[in-house]
Amino acid sequence: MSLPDIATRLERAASTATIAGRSLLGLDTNPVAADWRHITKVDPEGEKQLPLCYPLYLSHTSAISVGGSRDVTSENTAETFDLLEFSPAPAFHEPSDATHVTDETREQSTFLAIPEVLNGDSEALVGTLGLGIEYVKEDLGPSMLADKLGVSLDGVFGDRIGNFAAGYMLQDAVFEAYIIMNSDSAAAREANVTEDDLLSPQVAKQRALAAEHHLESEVIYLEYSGTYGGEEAVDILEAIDGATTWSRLWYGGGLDNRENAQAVLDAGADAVVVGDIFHDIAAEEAELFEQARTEFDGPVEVDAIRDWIETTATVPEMSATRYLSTITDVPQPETQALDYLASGVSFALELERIADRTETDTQSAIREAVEDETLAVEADLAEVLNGSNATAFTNSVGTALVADSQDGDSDLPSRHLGISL
Ligand SMILES: CC(C)=CCC/C(C)=C/CC/C(C)=C/CC/C(C)=C/COP(=O)(O)OP(=O)(O)O
Ligand SMILES: O=P(O)(O)OC[C@@H](O)CO
Repeated sequence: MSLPDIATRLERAASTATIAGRSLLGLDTNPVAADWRHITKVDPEGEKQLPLCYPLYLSHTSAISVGGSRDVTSENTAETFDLLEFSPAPAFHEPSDATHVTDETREQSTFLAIPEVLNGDSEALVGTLGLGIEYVKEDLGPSMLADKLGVSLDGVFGDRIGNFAAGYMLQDAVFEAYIIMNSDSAAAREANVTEDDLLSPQVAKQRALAAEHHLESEVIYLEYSGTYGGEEAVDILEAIDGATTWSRLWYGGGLDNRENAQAVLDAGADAVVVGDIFHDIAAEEAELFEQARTEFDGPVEVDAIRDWIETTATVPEMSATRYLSTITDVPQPETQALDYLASGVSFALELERIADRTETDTQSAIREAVEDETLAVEADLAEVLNGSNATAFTNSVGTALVADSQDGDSDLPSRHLGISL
């Protein structure tokens, strides 16, 4: 038997074993964790910002998806991952274009999640993917290796390296088969999904079966981006959940309270994906801080800030409470939201005092001033970040915000945070 014959037989045997493992033995070989119930989608575009104490909020989510369909670049993606170094939950990369993927983002993300749209045009199913693979094979792969080895590779060897890089990246990637059901959304426009492409539960189930058995998509993603799908979404989830076994089933779009999150989980979603309501916390927190800086003059206890927020704002209706409500195992979202908002405002007020003292200092002098301060928020952060990470977080974020207020440079991109001093 020739070498190619042996390779063919081995490949066939391996794929038969895979199918038998999944279907006959019910083995869960899907690399996407089965116990993820809640994904927070963090968009790197400039207008979508993070609350100051984002590690506190993110300590309750299962994982973070970094990506978005508009105004995303490799730079703002890498900056978002820099901030998420301080996330208690793992972060993965969901690019909407292959050029958002760099050596840096590969190292910073747990895995690469590649969208494919089951009810859009062929561009959104395989076109962008083909373009992406070409980019990895011909540009990214060879340049990553050339950087590491210090020599540039071309000719037959360069081509093989490119093929290897593309194969390796895809082997490692997770595929998300999207069914986009809100035709009036950026994702729908991106994928050319129109009213005519919206699916009935029966057809959605058939496409999901094709995704599980033919595309081997690790995730089937029912997407209502920006709006809640209600009864229609529940019917589609029930139809897909009853038919598929190996792929994870995720729902995203318009979730902003416990009832709608619970409804889609009850309908069979393995996890809910939440985006807008998380970013909304940043603007709310910034507004509270603007009010607090005129309300409080001089050092103030966190308890006093908490009491003040309770009387100034309607906490049950705030985005912080709504976001935490979508995480069904957070027992008291409102109490938790009040604590986290108070931590954010307290941290910002303390940094404002440091900024007043250190006007026109260098970055290292600012860092020293932040390090010397005992910040009340550190104890809260120590509960969700391991080891010395809480101190590293307050020092890095604190230095960045103070330096930014003095138009100085900093290592961390503070423009992604809602608060500025
Ligand atoms: C091979 C490599 C390295 C990358 C491939 C990159 C690919 C194929 C990207 C596919 C992009 C695609 C088909 C996008 C369609 C639209 C979509 C599903 C977008 C995801 O939605 P969000 O970006 O989360 O939506 P919002 O911005 O509306 O929240
Ligand atoms: O922003 P929202 O509406 O929460 O949707 C989340 C996600 O499904 C978007 O891709």
